[in-house]
Amino acid sequence: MSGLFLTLEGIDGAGKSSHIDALEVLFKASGRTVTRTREPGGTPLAETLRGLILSQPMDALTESLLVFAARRDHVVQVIVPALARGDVVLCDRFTDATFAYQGAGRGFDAGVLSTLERWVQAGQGADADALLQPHITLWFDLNPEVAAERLAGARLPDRFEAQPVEFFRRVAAGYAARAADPRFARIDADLPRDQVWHQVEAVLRQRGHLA
Ligand SMILES: Nc1ncnc2c1ncn2[C@@H]1O[C@H](COP(=O)(O)OP(=O)(O)O)[C@@H](O)[C@H]1O
Ligand SMILES: Cc1cn([C@H]2C[C@H](O)[C@@H](COP(=O)(O)OP(=O)(O)O)O2)c(=O)[nH]c1=O
Repeated sequence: MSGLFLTLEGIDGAGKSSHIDALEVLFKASGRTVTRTREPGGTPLAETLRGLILSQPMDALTESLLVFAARRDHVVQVIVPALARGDVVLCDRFTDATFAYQGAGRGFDAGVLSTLERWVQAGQGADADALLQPHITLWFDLNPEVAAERLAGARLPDRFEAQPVEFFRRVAAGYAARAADPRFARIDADLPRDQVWHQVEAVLRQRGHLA
């Protein structure tokens, strides 16, 4: 069985994390082995970098280099081996977040991000031209004002969550610009949890990712 690389994306507070447990249960019930992971993070080195990225002030190039450094370790150590075993890889954020947060949010050069993406996600040997990309990206689309209301009081904000709503408007626009890619599945996240989940399950069945 071939591996499935599924990512979850959206602005902070859109409701991604609320559905990861249920996704794991769903895929396991269909007989799949699940590797559940996140970015930045997913390996000891990448989790160390995550702690720095989420807490230390830095310029946008430093931030971009650190998220891609963390990603490289994660891709090599976890994602590629898991896909080779045939696992379902459930990954909370991947490179779309870099284009949305560092690119659209922070205004960093998308051309440089694309170059880093090619270095970090390039295949090996004969597959060198094939970039590792998710098979499906569940994009939780939510108005930034609603997301901010949901987050208020829910948890202590990290360096990104502490940004003003204008930052998240730019990040949301960055996601919307990438959503033309057919691997994106838009989930209307401005609905009660059970209806959000219903959309997630429906899109996985429609696209043939669930038996
Ligand atoms: N559909 C929903 N309606 C209302 N509140 C929600 C919904 N989904 C999640 N929440 C709440 O919103 C907050 C952010 O959700 P979370 O899943 O942590 O978002 P993310 O992982 O995208 O940052 C949490 O307090 C969560 O309980
Ligand atoms: C993967 C990635 C995340 N981020 C940011 C988005 C989030 O604000 C933060 C951590 O993501 P996330 O794991 O969604 O945070 P939480 O566990 O608090 O819900 O990192 C980037 O800025 N660039 C990236 O490439």
